[in-house]
Amino acid sequence: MPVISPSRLLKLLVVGMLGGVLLMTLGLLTYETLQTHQRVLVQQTQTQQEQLDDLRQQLDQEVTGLHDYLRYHQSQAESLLRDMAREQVDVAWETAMGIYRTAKGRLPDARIQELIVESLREVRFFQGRGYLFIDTLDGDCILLPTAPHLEGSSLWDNRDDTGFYIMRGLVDAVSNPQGRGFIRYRWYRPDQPQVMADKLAFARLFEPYDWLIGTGDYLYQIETDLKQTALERIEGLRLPAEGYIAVLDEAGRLLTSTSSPQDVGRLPEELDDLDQQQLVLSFIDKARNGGGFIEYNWYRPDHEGRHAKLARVQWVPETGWILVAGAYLDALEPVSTSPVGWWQALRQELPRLMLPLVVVGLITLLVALLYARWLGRLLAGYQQHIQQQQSRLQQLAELDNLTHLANRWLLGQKLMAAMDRAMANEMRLGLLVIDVDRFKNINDSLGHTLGDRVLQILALRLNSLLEENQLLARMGGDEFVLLVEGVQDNAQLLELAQRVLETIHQPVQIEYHQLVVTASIGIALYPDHGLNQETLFRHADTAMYQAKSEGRNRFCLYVRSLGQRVVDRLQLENDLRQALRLEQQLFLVYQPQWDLHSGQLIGCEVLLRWQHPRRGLISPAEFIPLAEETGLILPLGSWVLRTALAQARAWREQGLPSFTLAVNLSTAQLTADLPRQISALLRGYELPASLLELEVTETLLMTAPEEATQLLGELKKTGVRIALDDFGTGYSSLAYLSRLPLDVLKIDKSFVDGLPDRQDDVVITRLIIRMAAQLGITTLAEGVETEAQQQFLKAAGCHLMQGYLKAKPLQQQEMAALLLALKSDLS
Ligand SMILES: Nc1nc2c(ncn2[C@@H]2O[C@@H]3COP(=O)(O)O[C@H]4[C@@H](O)[C@H](n5cnc6c(=O)[nH]c(N)nc65)O[C@@H]4COP(=O)(O)O[C@H]3[C@H]2O)c(=O)[nH]1
Repeated sequence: MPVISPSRLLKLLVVGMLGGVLLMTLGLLTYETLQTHQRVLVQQTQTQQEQLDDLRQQLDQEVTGLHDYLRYHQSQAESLLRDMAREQVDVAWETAMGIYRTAKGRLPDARIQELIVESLREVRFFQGRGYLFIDTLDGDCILLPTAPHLEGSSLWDNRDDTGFYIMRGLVDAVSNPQGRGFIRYRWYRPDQPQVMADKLAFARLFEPYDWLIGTGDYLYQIETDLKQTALERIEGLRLPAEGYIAVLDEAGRLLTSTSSPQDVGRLPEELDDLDQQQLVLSFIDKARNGGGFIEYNWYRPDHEGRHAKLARVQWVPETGWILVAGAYLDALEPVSTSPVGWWQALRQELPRLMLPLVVVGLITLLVALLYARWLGRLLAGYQQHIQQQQSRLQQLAELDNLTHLANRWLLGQKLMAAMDRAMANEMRLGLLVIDVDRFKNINDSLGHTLGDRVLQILALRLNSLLEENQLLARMGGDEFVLLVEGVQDNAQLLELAQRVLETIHQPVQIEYHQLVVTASIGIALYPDHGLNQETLFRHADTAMYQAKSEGRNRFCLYVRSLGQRVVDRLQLENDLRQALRLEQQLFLVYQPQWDLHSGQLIGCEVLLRWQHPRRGLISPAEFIPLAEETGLILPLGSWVLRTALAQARAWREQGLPSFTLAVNLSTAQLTADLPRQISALLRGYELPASLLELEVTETLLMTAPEEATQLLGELKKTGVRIALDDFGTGYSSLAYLSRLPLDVLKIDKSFVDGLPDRQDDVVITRLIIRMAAQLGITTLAEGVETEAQQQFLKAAGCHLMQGYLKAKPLQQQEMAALLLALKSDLS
């Protein structure tokens, strides 16, 4: 996965959020667009439906209007005829009267009558059908333009096919005070001379000559006229959606059609197109069944194929007509379904949409920006945290956690670079491996926490010594390494090593403990002692072990022969392990201890011996420090205790006199569990605790005085005696002794050696003896080799002694023999 920098991540986030806002806005817009589209579609459907409804309504209205119109005109046919007939007759009467009044007195009546008749003869109306007739009140025909041959003859007895006397009816019609009136009768149809039809006539009395002037017309003809007028009006009608009105008669003959004028006058069966025949028949059927709407597909002028049509069909019983009002549905005003249509709708919607969109967009933008800012801060904090962690990790990787000195890894890096520089500049560099002496004791007695504090204090001290081109590192545990660049000569390094020793040797005050710590230093030089790190370190270590084996608290410069010593040391360690396992090479010797004043044997010091298979007898001074460094001292010390007590038990069982066994304890053996172990061993061998004396060295008191005091107190409680060995060689204050539960204070051989001649030793020995006496502690002088020493010690008040003067360390048989001799002496 690619690693993105926080700033880039932040940018991506902001861009992402802005993109999100944009997407959301676009989403809203798209949603609204779709909604609008949907609305537009619904609206269009509604509009189409409304248009259809409108069309239906219009067709309905049109047909209904026509229907009403036709019914009205049909109902008005007779009165219309009456009005027209009366009007024509009145005009003719006026004309006749005008002629009469004009000609009266100037022309004879016969001439006047002739003028009147001739003036009216040619009058025509009712589309040429109408004419005027004149009859006398006696029934004689004066004027009959359609049958002039009947003029002068009497029509008094003329009857229609119903038996009605027509002339008499006319005379009756004018025989009223108004001198005018209508009559109805039937007469031969002009188009069908054998068939009579209803006629309506109006006559008016023309008094000057007792004439009646009249006219009349067939009702059917006026109706036909009216129908014709209606048809003409219908032809002129224009309906929406390329609509038309067609009129069919009862038989289905097309009377008028704006869409199919060529078919006017044809009966259904005379139509060319079968579909058209069917259609006409369906119109007829619909009309006869109460009328209504019919939807069908039909040819549309100037268009390809058939198109949906809607027709309203209505039967008009008064005329016997079928009215058909139809229109093309797709000729309705088009309702837009194109994208442009909804885009326009959307554009109308947009202003309404914009405000919420802008508001939502701005709010989201604001939230996104605030969020990004918050995230930015979070990232910055996170980055800082990461940096801290990184520097912490780097510290962990490069620095020692406890002392904050360079660690092993960093030292390796620095050493490598320093070696390169040294090689380039033909310089030397020094490596000082500094190992704290007996640090394990400090840890064991003070605990690890205080042990760590000691290391921290030492690190601080050593660090303060550093000069330019020097690096101090902790290799772990109690080992430090000092890297020194630009070494001119060995003396420079040896001086530095001495300063280090002195610095470390300064008392360490931790809480209420005052410790004196020492270290051993091994020194190796580049390129003299090694050309690579490993060799250099190995040789510095060898030198350091050499310093340790030489008694610690010293430094040692590597020399090639040291290498062999290290090998020897390793070999010795292995041999010691083997010896411990086999338990055959190890044995104890016993050096008697005497009362200086009574000369009695009071006990013996148990001393360990190692009979090495190749190297012969090895001194404990040589292998005990090795055992302490390797931890073998614990099993070894335990073996010594067990063997010594077993021996004491054996002597006891042999009936030899009881005396004290003084067993040396290394500081490492002085654990909190030791009192319990001692008690268990004494119990195990059924020996009194007073028989055992434990010799501890001053080192124990130096490293952890409080703990030592406490532990010695615990040991004392078990009943054993405590002796302080090598007193005077260390740094224990005399005052401190008073706090220790000591039974015996052993004056070191180094003081005894100078007695009685060396003044220093004389003073110190006397001081020790006096002070111990004041504290009630028995003094024992060790390494007494001469009579003079013995005498001096005795005179100085020392209680006990051991040394070659009286006896060297003895084998157990020798010791037993000595005891036996003593026993017989006593007895
Ligand atoms: N020149 C001379 N030497 C005398 C004379 N009298 C005694 N010595 C020697 O002085 C040492 C006395 O023992 P140390 O001070 O406890 O010193 C002991 C003791 O600290 C340690 N050591 C011996 N055995 C043990 C043991 O079992 N456990 C422990 N922890 N240390 C032991 O090894 C040290 C050396 O022991 P050793 O070699 O046995 O050496 C012994 C002894 O043989 C004398 O008059 N002249």
